[in-house]
Amino acid sequence: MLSVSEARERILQGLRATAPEIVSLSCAGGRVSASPVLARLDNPPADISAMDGYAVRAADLSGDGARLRLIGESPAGHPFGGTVGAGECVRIYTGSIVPAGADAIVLQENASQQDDIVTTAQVAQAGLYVRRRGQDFAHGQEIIPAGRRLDARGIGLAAAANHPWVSVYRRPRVAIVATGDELVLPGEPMGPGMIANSNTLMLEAVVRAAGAEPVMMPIARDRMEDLMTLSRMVEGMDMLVTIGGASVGRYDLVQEALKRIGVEMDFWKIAMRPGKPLMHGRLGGMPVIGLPGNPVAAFVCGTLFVAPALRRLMGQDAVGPEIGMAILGTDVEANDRRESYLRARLHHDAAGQLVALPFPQQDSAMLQVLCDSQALVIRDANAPPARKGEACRIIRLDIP
Ligand SMILES: Nc1nc2c(c(=O)[nH]1)N[C@H]1C(S)=C(S)[C@@H](COP(=O)(O)OP(=O)(O)OC[C@H]3O[C@@H](n4cnc5c(N)ncnc54)[C@H](O)[C@@H]3O)O[C@H]1N2
Ligand code: MOO
Repeated sequence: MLSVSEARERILQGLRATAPEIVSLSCAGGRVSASPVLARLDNPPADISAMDGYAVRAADLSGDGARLRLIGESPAGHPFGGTVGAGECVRIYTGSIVPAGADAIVLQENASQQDDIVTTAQVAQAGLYVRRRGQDFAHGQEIIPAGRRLDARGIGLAAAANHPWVSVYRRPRVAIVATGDELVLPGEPMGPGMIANSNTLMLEAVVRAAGAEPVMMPIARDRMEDLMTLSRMVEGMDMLVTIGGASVGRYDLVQEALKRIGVEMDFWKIAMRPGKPLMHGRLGGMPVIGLPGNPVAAFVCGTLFVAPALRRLMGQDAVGPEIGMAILGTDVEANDRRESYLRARLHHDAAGQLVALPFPQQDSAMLQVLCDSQALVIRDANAPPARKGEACRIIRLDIP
């Protein structure tokens, strides 16, 4: 059976970013820049005061006290048009343009003003409290490279560089199809043997968190005719995700149905717990991922395979999942040949170390345990027993 990392490599192999589109900055959060963003101006656009006070000529100041003549003011947005000459100053505010002739700012707390005379014993180097034109970035400078995921900071930077729009890769559209005769939508009446379809909504959230666009399809029943409707669900999609029917039971028909609609299967079953019956194939170039039906397996495979593939389609190079370190809060047994992802709580011990405490129950149908976990502890295939206090690798679930 394939290892987890081999499986992810196979899923990512050859995946290319979607086509770029221009979006308003207010819609760009979580998207990936499709071309470099170049500054459309210098920032600051001129020498700007960093403080409220007086724009002065540093050479006029003296520790014995200086008397300066106030010749005007320079409120933000209304620059002072004149020039500060020897022995003169201009009232200035944070964000105002420093007038010609001035080269430093005296804080208003360090000066006193009587009519048009300002006295101060403050001394200053030229440049004190002056933000130089272009010190943040210069006109034409590349401020954001292509392939960078835009967060609040990137959006702020692009906006400061006077961009209302930005070129980003289109959100991949992902068809999500749950399969199973036992499923009803949450809130619907429950007949005998029925369960609420939790996986579709859970995967919808995983897809959205990755920045892609989930498209919710009707539940496919455990009959080949019904599953064949998958062929109509993939139109206009960038990925197909099925959930359930992946195992070996008589009604686990998804793989056969996928083959019949033309999916070229790449692999089925990997050395992983939970998530063994994971499937991957391609329909044309489109990735098709068949998730196991057990909800924890569906979530873990969503996190380890679907989300990274979506990040790649969205144009990201680093697709995760990000691996962190912690120490074990308890002894754990030797592992078998399936790499395991144990649901665990996290806390900091008295020494400030991050401790991961796996839950005693690791059944792959236990959503309560999954929801109360802050991390997955990774246990390598065939790992020997590990003791409390030993280092372990984790995937955090509690930080986006
Ligand atoms: N004889 C074997 N049995 C099983 C094996 C095996 O190797 N040999 N593998 C087990 C593993 S591991 C997993 S994981 C499951 C995967 O099964 P399927 O992908 O075929 O999923 P289903 O049988 O359809 O469902 C499993 C379980 O999950 C519930 N489920 C399914 N879909 C949803 C949904 N959308 N929302 C909520 N819950 C869902 C379903 O009712 C079942 O309880 O197979 C093992 N069996
Ligand atoms: O993937 Mo299954 O959940 O290992 O039980």
